Amino acid sequence: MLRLEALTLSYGDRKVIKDLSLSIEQGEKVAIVGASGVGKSTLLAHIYTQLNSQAAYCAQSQGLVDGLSVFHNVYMGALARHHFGYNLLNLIRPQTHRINEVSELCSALLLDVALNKTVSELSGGQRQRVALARALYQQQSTFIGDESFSSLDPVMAQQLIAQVLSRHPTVIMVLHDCQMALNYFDRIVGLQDGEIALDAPSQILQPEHLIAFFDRKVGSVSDNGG
Ligand SMILES: Nc1ncnc2c1ncn2[C@@H]1O[C@H](COP(=O)(O)OP(=O)(O)OP(=O)(O)O)[C@@H](O)[C@H]1O
Repeated sequence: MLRLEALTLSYGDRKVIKDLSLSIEQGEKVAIVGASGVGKSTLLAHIYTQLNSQAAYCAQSQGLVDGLSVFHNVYMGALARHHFGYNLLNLIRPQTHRINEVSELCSALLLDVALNKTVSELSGGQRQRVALARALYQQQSTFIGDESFSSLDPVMAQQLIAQVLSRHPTVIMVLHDCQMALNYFDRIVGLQDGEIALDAPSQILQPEHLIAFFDRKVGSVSDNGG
């Protein structure tokens, strides 16, 4: 499904991803781990450009439209699935079954807010769940997520990850929680200095194998990079 061969990604002269090769098959659940600044988001954004029309992407930046309601932001996930006129109708005067779909999705993500509330009024964790709902509402076979649960408490994060995994055959996700990566994902890819330093089935890994991918200090890559 995805083949990256000797991939190098740079910002200006600075190489962030270096000569990286990675294959991911349909049906895999892959956690990408690594210290802050190591290149996870850069890699994930590139993976999304490769899979584009087959994948839903929940980026770290969220990309919510602050002045619009929860419903409108979530409905945007469906824009590519419907005709322009149908979308316009639903954005102006939403159909009851679309409201029900969005409402059920928000409930499944434990997002208990009025659908007509503007997202600028929401907390960080609520905004994160709106962004997640919008990605799930794309109803793609592959989910690409970049720290989608970073501002949520661990119990809620586990429930949300279960929702993501049950709705997508293939999941590629950056995670900052070692135990969650081991418990929920089949395969762990660990990045260090823009290269793959670990690529193994989670069933053969213990938390101590992952310490290096969660403990390094911010800025360690920039000391070595490009
Ligand atoms: N638009 C950009 N222009 C220049 N440098 C960038 C840009 N985006 C990221 N970088 C740099 O590239 C490196 C990798 O960034 P990236 O966001 O991919 O790391 P990350 O592993 O996802 O980090 P974090 O876990 O903190 O989100 C960092 O040193 C970052 O400062």
